Amino acid sequence: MAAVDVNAESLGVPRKQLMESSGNAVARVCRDLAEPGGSVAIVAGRGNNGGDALVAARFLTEYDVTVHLLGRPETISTDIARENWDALVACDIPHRTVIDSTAFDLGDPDVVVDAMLGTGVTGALREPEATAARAINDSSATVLAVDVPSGVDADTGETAGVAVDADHVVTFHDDKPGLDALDAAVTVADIGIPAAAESFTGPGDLLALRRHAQSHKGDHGDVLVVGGGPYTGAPALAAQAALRAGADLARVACPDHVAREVQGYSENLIVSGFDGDHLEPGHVSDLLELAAERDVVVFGPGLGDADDSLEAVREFLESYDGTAVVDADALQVVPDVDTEATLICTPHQGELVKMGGQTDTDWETRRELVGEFAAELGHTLLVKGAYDVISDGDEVRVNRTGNPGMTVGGTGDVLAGATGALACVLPPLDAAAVAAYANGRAGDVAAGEFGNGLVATDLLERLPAGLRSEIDD
Ligand SMILES: NC(=O)C1=CN([C@@H]2O[C@H](COP(=O)(O)OP(=O)(O)OC[C@H]3O[C@@H](n4cnc5c(N)ncnc54)[C@H](O)[C@@H]3O)[C@@H](O)[C@H]2O)[C@H](O)CC1
Ligand SMILES: [K+]
Repeated sequence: MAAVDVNAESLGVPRKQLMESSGNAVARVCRDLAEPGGSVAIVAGRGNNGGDALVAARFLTEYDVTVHLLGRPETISTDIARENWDALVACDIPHRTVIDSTAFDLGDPDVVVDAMLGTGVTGALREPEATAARAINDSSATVLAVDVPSGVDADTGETAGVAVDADHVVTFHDDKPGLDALDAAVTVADIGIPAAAESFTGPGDLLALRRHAQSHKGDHGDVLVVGGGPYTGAPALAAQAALRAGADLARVACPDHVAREVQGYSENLIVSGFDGDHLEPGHVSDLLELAAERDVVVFGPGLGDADDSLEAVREFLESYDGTAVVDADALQVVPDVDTEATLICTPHQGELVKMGGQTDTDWETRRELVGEFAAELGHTLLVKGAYDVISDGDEVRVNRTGNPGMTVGGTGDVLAGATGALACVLPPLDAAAVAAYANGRAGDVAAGEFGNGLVATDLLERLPAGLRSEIDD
């Protein structure tokens, strides 16, 4: 939800507007539960769940409303909830602050609105929420929970300790799996989150990176790029892109005669040469050993399409069960290779058709076609285009960043390398969606400076900025 909220904000639908819609939805459901003039006790927490109910208090003018804020106003944890508290006080809506659980007195209301905690709950309810939850459960009031009954995990339905036993729940935007097992009546309220906030990539998708960075310090991935042969720049671009997208290490396995050239592109790369002038089946066992200690393999940049090179890719994938990004000529091997590997394929539309997929000029049709083909392949697809279409066969995402200047050679190698780095820390679909988003943003910045004269290396040093989200979650 945090990612969707941030995407909605970047599309011009700010969180405070979503909160206003949530509060309005709470008021609408509350009106079904009490006669006008009835008494409504709103028990509000210090987060946005509480914020929703502080908005609802402004709507319920035909009721005898009292708001109980659990904690001092200065401990309200978000600005939009605090602003709604300040508005409620300025409007002289009856309210009190519960400093500790002994001061909690619910009264004898017809309806209690449980807005202590929603999707932000962590662990068992602390005080005064726990005492308040027991008082709510002991009351004879009809209980309406906001988004999720406080203490219930929205995803699993589990409760770590005491939880509010709600008669009704009004949840926002989409049903929450954790609500299915409850015997409460659930209303799913549309709060005006645009479908675009979920279907298009946006800054919200970058939050997953931040969450990962905190969890695994220093473990940001070791990427092996297997490529080179007819072309030497491609593997170097992909490997440098992996570093720029946050990988700790980037290695290139390429034919001996290009190893020096590839190393020449950047001393940041670790280059392992193999004999001959292109990849052959005889190299596969060494490659499997090299790949075994890596997090992700990026296959294809500059590999060329010699039959024995493609045979080598096929044999590698038949034995490899890790994660691999497959790009360029190696893509044609994927449709009929039997592999345990988790693949992220990054075709442009011509390569997609060569793989047996279909494309269309209309991006919404492409969404369907790519989703179906990804499901058929059993792998994640990132189909490049004016709108990139990304799918793992279940979900489909669309990326709108990027520009025509990026048709210059090499940008696909940069994207493949960035995807490889992100696949070290994110699930395949997210890795591909974030890579497409960041690569396109880097290309947009480069186009701002070089127009259609931008070249692939311009993307490299602009990738880190493409991965930074200005909007906080
Ligand atoms: N897109 C949407 O669906 C929108 C949902 N809205 C509402 O926002 C809440 C989530 O708000 P958030 O601030 O992230 O978290 P909570 O308010 O649920 O709780 C955080 C709050 O609670 C304290 N806390 C956490 N765990 C405990 C505990 N075990 N005991 C006591 N206190 C706890 C924590 O310190 C914070 O102060 C969502 O549910 C919706 O209701 C948005 O309003 C609009 C968009
Ligand atoms: K709640």
